[in-house]
Amino acid sequence: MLIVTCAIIIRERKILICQRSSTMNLPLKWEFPGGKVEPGEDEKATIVREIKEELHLDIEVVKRLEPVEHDYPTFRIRLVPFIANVVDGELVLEEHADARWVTVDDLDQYDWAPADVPIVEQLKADALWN
Ligand SMILES: Nc1nc2c([nH]c(=O)n2[C@@H]2O[C@H](COP(=O)(O)OP(=O)(O)OP(=O)(O)O)[C@@H](O)[C@H]2O)c(=O)[nH]1
Repeated sequence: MLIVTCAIIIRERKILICQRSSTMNLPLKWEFPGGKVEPGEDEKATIVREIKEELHLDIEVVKRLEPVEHDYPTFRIRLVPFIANVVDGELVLEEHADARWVTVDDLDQYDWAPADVPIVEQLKADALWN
């Protein structure tokens, strides 16, 4: 099972969503940015490291949400979401095709990576990010 962290980064009541590039796995799907936990690495350390590497943002984790498990045709993933705030940095896209700050009501308009769909539903239902 692949353990992947992702960040729901909130600023002024908007959430940062990112579009995978055409050369990545799941090309052009929208996701919450993040990446794989390395051997021996703490999940919180992973998400802070990945967001710095991919987006040049320094984040602080506010809360860990319930992980979601999903079976892709060739692998199984456990996606671990963290609510986070930006503490420093200017957004630079190192890997993604696009990134947008959107309201929770806008989340439905995007073509999400399948594993992220339950997280989107959770955000819409619970307003956990308030
Ligand atoms: N980062 C991220 N990956 C996701 C999400 N949803 C989802 O299914 N994935 C899948 O999780 C896997 C790992 O993501 P990734 O490719 O961003 O991880 P990484 O940066 O550590 O990988 P790399 O360094 O090998 O490129 C990919 O297969 C990706 O398609 C998500 O919301 N965020």
